[in-house]
Amino acid sequence: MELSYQEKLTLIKLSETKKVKFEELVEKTGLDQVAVMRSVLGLQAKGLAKLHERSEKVVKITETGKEYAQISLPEWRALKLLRERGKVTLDDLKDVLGEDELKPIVGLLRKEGWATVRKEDGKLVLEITDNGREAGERPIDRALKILAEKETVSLSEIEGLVSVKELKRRKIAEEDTVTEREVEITPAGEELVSKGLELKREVSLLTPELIKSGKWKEVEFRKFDIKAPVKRFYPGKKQPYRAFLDKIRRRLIEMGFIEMVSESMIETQFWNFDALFQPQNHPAREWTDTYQLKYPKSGHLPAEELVARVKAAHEHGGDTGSRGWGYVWSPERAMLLMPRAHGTALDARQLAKGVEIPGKYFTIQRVFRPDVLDRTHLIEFNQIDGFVVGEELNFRHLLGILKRFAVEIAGAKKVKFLPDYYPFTEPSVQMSAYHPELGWVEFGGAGIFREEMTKALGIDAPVIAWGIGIDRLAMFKLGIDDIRYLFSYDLRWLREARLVW
Ligand SMILES: N[C@@H](Cc1ccccc1)C(=O)O
Repeated sequence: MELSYQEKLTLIKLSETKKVKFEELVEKTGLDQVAVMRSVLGLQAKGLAKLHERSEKVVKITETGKEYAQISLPEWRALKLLRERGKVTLDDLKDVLGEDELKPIVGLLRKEGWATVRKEDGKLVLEITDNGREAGERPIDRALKILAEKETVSLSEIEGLVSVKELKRRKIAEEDTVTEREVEITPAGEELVSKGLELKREVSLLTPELIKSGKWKEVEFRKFDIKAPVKRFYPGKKQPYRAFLDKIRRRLIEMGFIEMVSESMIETQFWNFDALFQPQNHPAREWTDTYQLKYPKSGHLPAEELVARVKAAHEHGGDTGSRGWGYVWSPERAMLLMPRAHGTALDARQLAKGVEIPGKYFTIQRVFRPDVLDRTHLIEFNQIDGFVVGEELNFRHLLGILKRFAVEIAGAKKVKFLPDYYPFTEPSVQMSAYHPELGWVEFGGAGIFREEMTKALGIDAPVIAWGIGIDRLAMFKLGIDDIRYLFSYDLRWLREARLVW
């Protein structure tokens, strides 16, 4: 039979007394309570010891009770004064009683028959009685003495003197249950001890010292039962969705992408739409598809020269050979502020700032669009946007990159592209990835930025770009079927959500 060091020690100590109170056993072994309890349970499982538990109702003295034991109960303090003076007013009693002791004192003295009460000149006057003069120790005084001495007393002992209800009412004591534990050695346990147990200290922690000194060869290692049930432990961890986004960010950086960051979720229409060659009368620009900021309503436009080029592109195509949209472009309209509706706005900002050619950029953005909330729709969600710029890039590169993306990031097995339309790309595609459980999932759009857009922003090389909604993917990865859970503070979910990747 395999016994741990602690079990052996406990058993040996136990064999000295046969049956012993648990607390005493703890003292004898010199181990801590938890360790002894674990050993006792281990020994019990092996049939070497038996744990007897008995719970008992007890009465415990309170802090107030302790104070009374020192300065005596209020009725005794009052009686002492009465014995000295024969007659006192309620005011006189203030010297010996606390504020909250004053109110019940009249009732108490009367109940004991220690004083009579009457009104004199509108004042309550107490006068001592014969009973009061002769009064001696009552059962309650006796109970208080016992309680003060032992602190915890069995219910039966106290109830012989006074009701617990009375003690509770007077805040002298409280009821409680204590579990009395006794440990007994079994005949099998005794036999094992009589055969002799070798007590060798066990090591539960392998330290660098043990390794360096070579001592690890001599010591005995404590064995752990790795299958034993343990208490669930919930360490602090990143919000699951946040963790998911961070992993994607890491992946992209590993793939050589430069991250584009923004301090604000608020954008001017200029960057959200105009710089992307989205005409100001485009239907997706109406309030049904994006939000608007109420206050402040407008922000600032960037450098005049850039604004002029964007205006020219919209109105007549600028110097691209395109005819543009053919309307009068309004700077006021472009200044309007809105919560960013797509991450592509940051592409425009980056292109205008200047980019490395060739270069790869990405951003993970919270974006906002009006919708009806349900288990698959949110009004705010996250997109990964990105673009690759390079002299030689063409549509085939775009499809290749997107495919790699879907496989690497989404873990998709199959990818499908369908023709689509965006005002800022030509050609444009919509991509779907096949998921074994979700089927075909639409991930987002992509395309080659139109020259009307890139030229106005000062870029002369082809730029291939994409925007992917990642919430649905996150749902799948996190094993949830309600998108709202991505932002839920349901503690159970936050604790148990599976980690992705
Ligand atoms: N911004 C587009 C996606 C997209 C990005 C870049 C190029 C083409 C399309 C959307 O939100 O749907």
